[in-house]
Amino acid sequence: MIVGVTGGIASGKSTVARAFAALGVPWVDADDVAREVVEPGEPALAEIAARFGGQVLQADGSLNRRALREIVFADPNQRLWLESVTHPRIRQRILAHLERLQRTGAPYVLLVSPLLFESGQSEMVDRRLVIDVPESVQLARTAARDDVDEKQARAILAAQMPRSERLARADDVIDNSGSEAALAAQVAELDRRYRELAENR
Ligand SMILES: CC(C)(COP(=O)(O)OP(=O)(O)OC[C@H]1O[C@@H](n2cnc3c(N)ncnc32)[C@H](O)[C@@H]1O)[C@@H](O)C(=O)NCCC(=O)NCCS
Ligand SMILES: Nc1ncnc2c1ncn2[C@@H]1O[C@H](COP(=O)(O)OP(=O)(O)OP(=O)(O)O)[C@@H](O)[C@H]1O
Repeated sequence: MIVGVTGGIASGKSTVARAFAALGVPWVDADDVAREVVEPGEPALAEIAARFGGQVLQADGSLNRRALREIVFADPNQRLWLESVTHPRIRQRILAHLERLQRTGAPYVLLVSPLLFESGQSEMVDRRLVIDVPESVQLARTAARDDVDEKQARAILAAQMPRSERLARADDVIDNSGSEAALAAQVAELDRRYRELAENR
């Protein structure tokens, strides 16, 4: 059984994944896979460099993520182009990672992705778990963590599915507006349910 875990920027997906991992559940993180497909030597990086030039590369030839972030979240057309180059490759690698994890004998596995619904990855999973927080909490946690200013954080939020739509597509919801302890308790409860569901499949 594959559980898709999603939520907008800084909703708490990685924190949730770590809590499941502590209970023995392995996961694939789409943001990590997205990094793999633009490593030096990868065809996607060559396509990005051909379109945007040296401004999106560091001196060592690796991707300047901050520069590319500033371009794509200021212009939806550039973002759609970047997604057309990266998403098919991300999808292929996610499938390979999931197959590998499913062979480990874990009771179920997680696909953690900010764009589970937006990029069609939800078809790869059996259940959809949404990590839910109000936008104000997302903005505050993004500001506390990243080198992203508020204008850019709002642009990233605007590129993602609205909260209400995400909630409408959820099979399960974790409310992460409280403490990390409250989050861990919700994860433990869901883990019991998922083990039962996986056993009865
Ligand atoms: C634009 C890039 C270079 C910025 O890199 P950076 O290191 O600053 O951010 P990082 O990759 O860690 O992403 C941080 C968060 O931004 C949001 N985000 C990233 N890409 C997108 C997107 N295409 N649409 C909406 N939100 C996005 C997500 O919430 C993500 O968790 C990078 O996000 C990227 O290559 N994006 C395109 C690939 C993609 O869609 N990745 C999302 C997972 S499939
Ligand atoms: N319940 C909580 N209380 C306080 N801080 C939290 C809580 N949950 C997560 N955080 C913090 O909020 C930030 C975002 O959490 P996390 O990295 O897990 O989110 P994410 O959804 O994986 O983010 P992204 O996809 O944008 O990388 C982190 O700094 C994390 O420590």
